[in-house]
Amino acid sequence: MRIDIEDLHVAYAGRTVVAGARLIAADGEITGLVGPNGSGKSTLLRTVYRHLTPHAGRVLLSGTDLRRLAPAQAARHVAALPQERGGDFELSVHEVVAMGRTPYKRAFAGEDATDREIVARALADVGMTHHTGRRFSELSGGERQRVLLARAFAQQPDVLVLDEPTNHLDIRHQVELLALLRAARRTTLVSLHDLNAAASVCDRLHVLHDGRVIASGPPRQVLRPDLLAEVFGVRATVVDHPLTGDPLIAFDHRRPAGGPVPEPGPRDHVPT
Ligand SMILES: Nc1ncnc2c1ncn2[C@@H]1O[C@H](COP(=O)(O)OP(=O)(O)OP(=O)(O)O)[C@@H](O)[C@H]1O
Repeated sequence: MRIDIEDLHVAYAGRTVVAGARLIAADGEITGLVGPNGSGKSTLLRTVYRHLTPHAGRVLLSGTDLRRLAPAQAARHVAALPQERGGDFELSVHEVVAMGRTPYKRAFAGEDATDREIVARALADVGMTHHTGRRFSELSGGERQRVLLARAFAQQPDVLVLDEPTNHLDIRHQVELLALLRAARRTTLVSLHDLNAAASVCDRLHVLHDGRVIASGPPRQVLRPDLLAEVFGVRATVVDHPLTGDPLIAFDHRRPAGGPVPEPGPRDHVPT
């Protein structure tokens, strides 16, 4: 299934923060959203998982306006890892992941063997099997995140919407999560701050700037030094990753684009 975002406008208290965004998340592809803080990534994703209603425009799921679907029906198609991951649920890890099965259950129906198997597999996928009986509220930020991702997997959606899924994760778990997304080949719409991770995992990228999609395409085409300077305000060069061949953005962490040239310091290495 695919997602078409058509001329989307979203405002908070009269202030427009997404202004005419258009993009496609193609069937089975990983579509990335990148952009500076406040550019509207989370807001756009919230309209896709129906937490927000757009002021204009539509989100289509394989041609059907998502707002026409009943909540349970929509939840069988679209699962989200939202940015708000507080939810101090007084529930066990198993119970939180089992919430992902709710759209498939009749009211008050209990968990059956299939549900248990799906929940167990989702927990195994995120490496949290050994935390099954723990209270969700006692987990670390990264552990909570992996449990909420397992809840989204347990929903067995056609489309995954993930807002900064690698936030809080150590590098090993970041790499594992991105590998999991790649292996799933599900329609995935994901926002990422780590542009190198985005370049490696996404089939297509959309760059949001001040609520507008200002560039779209394969990562190598989009993540160019001039765009990185203009949109993110950083100096960078793009090379081939020596291990994978993916685009690798080497940032200048010493000064922003257009910033003053720093004085050489004692730690500066002078090649001989
Ligand atoms: N609930 C809200 N009420 C009012 N303004 C909001 C609300 N949520 C977000 N905004 C504003 O909307 C704009 C876009 O925010 P959004 O969270 O969508 O950006 P983002 O690209 O996801 O940012 P970040 O990279 O910092 O997570 C920002 O200016 C933000 O301050």
